[in-house]
Amino acid sequence: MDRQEMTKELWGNICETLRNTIGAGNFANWIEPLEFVEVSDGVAQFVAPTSFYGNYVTQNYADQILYLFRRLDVPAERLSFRIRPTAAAMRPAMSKQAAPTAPTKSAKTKTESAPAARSSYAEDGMLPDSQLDPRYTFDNFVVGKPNELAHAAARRVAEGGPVTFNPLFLYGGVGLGKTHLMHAVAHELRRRDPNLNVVYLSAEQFMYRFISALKDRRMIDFKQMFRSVDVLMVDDVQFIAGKDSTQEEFFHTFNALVESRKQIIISADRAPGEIKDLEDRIKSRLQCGLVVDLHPTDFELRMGILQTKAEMFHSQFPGLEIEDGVLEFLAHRISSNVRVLEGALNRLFAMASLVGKPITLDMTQDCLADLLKSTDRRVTIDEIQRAVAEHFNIRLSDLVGPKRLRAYARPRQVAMWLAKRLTNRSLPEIGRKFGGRDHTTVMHGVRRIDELREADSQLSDELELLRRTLSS
Ligand SMILES: Nc1ncnc2c1ncn2[C@@H]1O[C@H](COP(=O)(O)OP(=O)(O)OP(=O)(O)O)[C@@H](O)[C@H]1O
Repeated sequence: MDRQEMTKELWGNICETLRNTIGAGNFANWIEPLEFVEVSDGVAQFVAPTSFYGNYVTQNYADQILYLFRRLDVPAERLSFRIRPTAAAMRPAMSKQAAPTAPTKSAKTKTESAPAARSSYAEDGMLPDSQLDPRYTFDNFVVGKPNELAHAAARRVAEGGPVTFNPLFLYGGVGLGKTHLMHAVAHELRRRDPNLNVVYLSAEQFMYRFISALKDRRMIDFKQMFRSVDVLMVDDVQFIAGKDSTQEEFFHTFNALVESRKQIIISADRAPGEIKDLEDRIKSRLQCGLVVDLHPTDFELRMGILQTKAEMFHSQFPGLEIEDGVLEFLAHRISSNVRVLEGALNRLFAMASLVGKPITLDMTQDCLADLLKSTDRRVTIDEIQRAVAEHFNIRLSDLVGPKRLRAYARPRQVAMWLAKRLTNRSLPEIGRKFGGRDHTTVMHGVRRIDELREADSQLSDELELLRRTLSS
């Protein structure tokens, strides 16, 4: 085998694995256009269509590629890219038919979809093909109070037709569904009119494209490309804050599109006025249309999302049972964001299918111990006292007061036991919160409950119920 054949085989091997790990769509978009040259002095050398490819692959796939070389005993420490000379320095404006859409966020590639027809710009790396996540549709979006306005606005834009509010500005905390809604709008618009040029990209990608266009002296292409879109969606716009020349270019693109009545959808992690280091003129432009926020999820929405996702899992793993109460438990305990909630459910189903057992509450607590620990809430003694008084139907003043009647003494001991278990207060501190009792009284109460719960399963259930209510 000569050197050229060996090189080809080596890269062929790596490509096979890469295609499986990064998915066919990403592979076709980013790896296939590269030409592998050789590894020399620890540097794996490639020829790429544009510098943008080189930057993107370095950022997103370098670790995997280098690992695969090393696994084949080829010591590679870094990647380097030479740019393939292009025949045409400038291209004609992109036709609508061939218009590519929506690359996914570089930082959080979600799933791949098959690449569509490419334009000359796409081939040159100006705007890679659509990788809209096929799961992010309106059908899969669960609507509840916290997101109903954002959902309604997105639906309205997805109907197409004359632009009524421009831009639509969606904002909210991490993992609350901004990207999902934007992809859903893009899917719907394309379903209604496949020729519509819908472009979705993250603000970070906008910046990379802008920088490589500057470097490659292709600003005319860049401007033409962005001004020829019908709908532009820019995700996580807070990213361009403080990046002056990118902001400037974004501002011009934005104005040109608004002037020609093209729809723009922007997302950010906070309201336009609250994005630091964003020019005032951009802030005010962003506020010109409709600004809607996605509020943190509430219990009902989390339950809705969990039920929808659990049904999807059920269709994939029909044999898997999920015990009553597990979804409620998750919806109570994981309130940070939907991505974490989804991750928890994925983990549970993966574990259950591995061991071939139903998903029980015990399994959930074991399997998600790390996650649940980090979401553990700090409970206060006041909250404990209120919950216990309510549970035993006695007055708060009787719970902490001096009366020694059994009807008060037992709930008091229960509350002390919970205070010891759920807070990190010392026994004297707990005593003080119970009408200034001595720490030995608290210790006695805690011990008494420990003894009783061994023998009394009803009490044990009551304690568990109270513990769960207080931790949620
Ligand atoms: N209402 C919902 N119904 C169904 N799935 C949802 C909902 N909200 C969020 N998700 C899911 O949660 C995950 C995170 O959502 P998404 O990526 O859209 O959040 P984001 O607001 O863009 O977050 P980031 O701030 O990180 O960009 C996705 O898998 C999405 O499908």
